[in-house]
Amino acid sequence: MAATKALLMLENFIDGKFLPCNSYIDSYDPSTGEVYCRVPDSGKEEIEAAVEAARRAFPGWSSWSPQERAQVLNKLADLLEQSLEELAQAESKDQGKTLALARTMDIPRSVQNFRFFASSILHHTSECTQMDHLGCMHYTVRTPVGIAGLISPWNLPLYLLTWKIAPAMAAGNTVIAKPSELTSVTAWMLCKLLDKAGVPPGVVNIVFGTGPRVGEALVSHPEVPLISFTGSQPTAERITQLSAPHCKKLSLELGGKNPAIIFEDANLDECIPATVRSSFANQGEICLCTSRIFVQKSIYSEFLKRFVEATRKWKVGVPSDPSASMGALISKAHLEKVRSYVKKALSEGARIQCGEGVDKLHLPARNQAGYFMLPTVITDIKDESCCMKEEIFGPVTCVTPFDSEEEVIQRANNVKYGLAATVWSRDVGRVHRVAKKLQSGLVWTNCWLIRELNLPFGGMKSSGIGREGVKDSYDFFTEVKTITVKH
Ligand SMILES: NC(=O)c1ccc[n+]([C@@H]2O[C@H](COP(=O)([O-])OP(=O)(O)OC[C@H]3O[C@@H](n4cnc5c(N)ncnc54)[C@H](O)[C@@H]3O)[C@@H](O)[C@H]2O)c1
Ligand SMILES: N/C(=C/C=C\C=O)C(=O)O
Repeated sequence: MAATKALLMLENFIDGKFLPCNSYIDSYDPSTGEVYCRVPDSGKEEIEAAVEAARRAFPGWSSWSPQERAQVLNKLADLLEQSLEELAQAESKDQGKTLALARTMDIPRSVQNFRFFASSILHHTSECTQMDHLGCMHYTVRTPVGIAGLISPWNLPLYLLTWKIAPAMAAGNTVIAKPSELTSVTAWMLCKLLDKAGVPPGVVNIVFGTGPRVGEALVSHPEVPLISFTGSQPTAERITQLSAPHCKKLSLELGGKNPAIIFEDANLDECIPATVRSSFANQGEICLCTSRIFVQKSIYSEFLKRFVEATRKWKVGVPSDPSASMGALISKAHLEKVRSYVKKALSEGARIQCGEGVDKLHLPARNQAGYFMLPTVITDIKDESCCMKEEIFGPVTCVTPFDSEEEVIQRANNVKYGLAATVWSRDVGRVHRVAKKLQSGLVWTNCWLIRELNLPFGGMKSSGIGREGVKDSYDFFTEVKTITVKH
C-alpha cells in the first residue's frame, strides 16, 4: 500500500503560543494539484483570543523606544535571512512560483521590509509652529493606533505580509494578521522566529483561515481600529462595509490593469525582455504586471514578432527547475478563470499569437495535474473587451497599436483601475509628459519594478485607497495629535 505523505499541519499563533484549531482547510501544492498542508479554519473565537492577547501586549510594546523596537525588527530580519533557503522552498511549494523567484525576490524583500522600517522608525520628525503674538506654540505628536488588523493576499505571501507587519510593529502597534488561506505556510514559519527575535507574546498574532469567516471576524471586531488590506476590489468593498460602523482607518491596496506604452523611439532590445518579464513574472500574478501593451503603429509589426518570440522562450516549468521562468498558477479555480479570458477573446474575434491553445505545454508526469498555463499573447482585441478592461491576474497580455501620444494616453486611462504603468521612449521630455498624464499611482519609464520603498506605493481609482511606504505607512499606523502650548 503506498505510504501516504504526512500533511503539514499549521497552527494559529496567538499570545506567543501555537494553538490547534477545531477545523482545517486543505491547502494544495499548485505544481502537482495535491493536498500537502492543512490550514486552520479559524473564526470569531480565535479572533477574540488574538484581540485579548494583542490588547494585553499593547501597553508594554507601545512603551518601548523606537530604538528597542528597531532592534527586534533587525533581529527578525537576520533570522529570516538565515532561513532564506527554507523559506524560499516553502514559498515556492505553497504558491507555485519558481524557487528562483522566491530566492531572489520574495524572501529577500521580506528581510528588507523589516530592515527598512527598523531604520525609518528612528528618523521620523514631527511639526511645530509658533504664534509669538499670542504667546503660543503648536506641535504634533504621533502615537501607535493600537491593534492593527492586517490582511494579505496569496501572490507574494511573505513579501506582502511583512510589508504590513514591519511598519505596524515599528510604530508600536500590536498585530493580528490573516494571510491568504491559499498560502499560509511562510507566515506560520515566521511565527517560529518571533520568540527568538525577542518579540514579546501578544505583539504579533497570526490567525489562519478564510476571508468570510476569520477575515470578517477580524474586520468587524470593535477593538481593532484599523485594517490594512491587500487584495481584490470585491473583498475591499466588503471590508469597507463591515468596518464602516466602527469608522475604522482603512488602507486598501487593490488590483490593476496596467498598461505598457511603447513609442517608436523605444529601445526594443531593452523594452522587449523587460515587458515579457513585466507581463509574466510570478505567472502574471503580481498586481503591477503589464496586461495591456500599446505599441506605436510604425514599430508594431517588428515589436509583435520579437515579443512573441521572446514570450515563447519564457519557459513554464516545475518550480524547482532552475531553467523555468514561470511556475504554476495558484489554484485550479484561478487557472480556469484565467483560461476563460482567453476563450472569451477568441469568441470576440481576437487572435492568440502564442500560448494557451496555440503552443504545447511540456511537463513531467507528476505535474500533469498542476495548475500550469503557457504565457499567452492576445492581439486584434478591442479596447472594450473584458480582456482589456478587467484584471486577469495571470499570464495573459494584450498587444494593440496606437497612433498618437494623445490617443494612447486616453486609451490607457480608459479603465477603472489606476495602479501602475510603464512608458518606453528615449525622449526624456515625452516620458515625463506622459507619466504625469497617466492615471496611475506608479509609473516606471524605460524599466519595471524598481522599487523605492521611501516613496508612496499604491494606486488611484479602483486600485485602492491610501499608500504604503516609509511616511505613508508611518502615518497610517499612527494617530497624530496637535498640541498647543500658551507660554
Ligand atoms: N495593490 C497591491 O499591492 C496588490 C498586491 C497583491 C495583490 N493585489 C490584488 O489582490 C488580488 C488577488 O489576491 P487575492 O485573490 O488573495 O484577493 P482576495 O481579495 O480574494 O483575498 C485577499 C485576502 O483577503 C481575505 N479575504 C477574502 N474575503 C474576505 C472578507 N470578506 N473579509 C476579510 N478578508 C477577506 C483573503 O482570505 C485574503 O487573505 C488581485 O486583485 C490583485 O491585484 C493587489
Ligand atoms: N506593495 C507592493 C506590492 C507589489 C506587488 C503586488 O502584487 C510592493 O512592492 O511594495
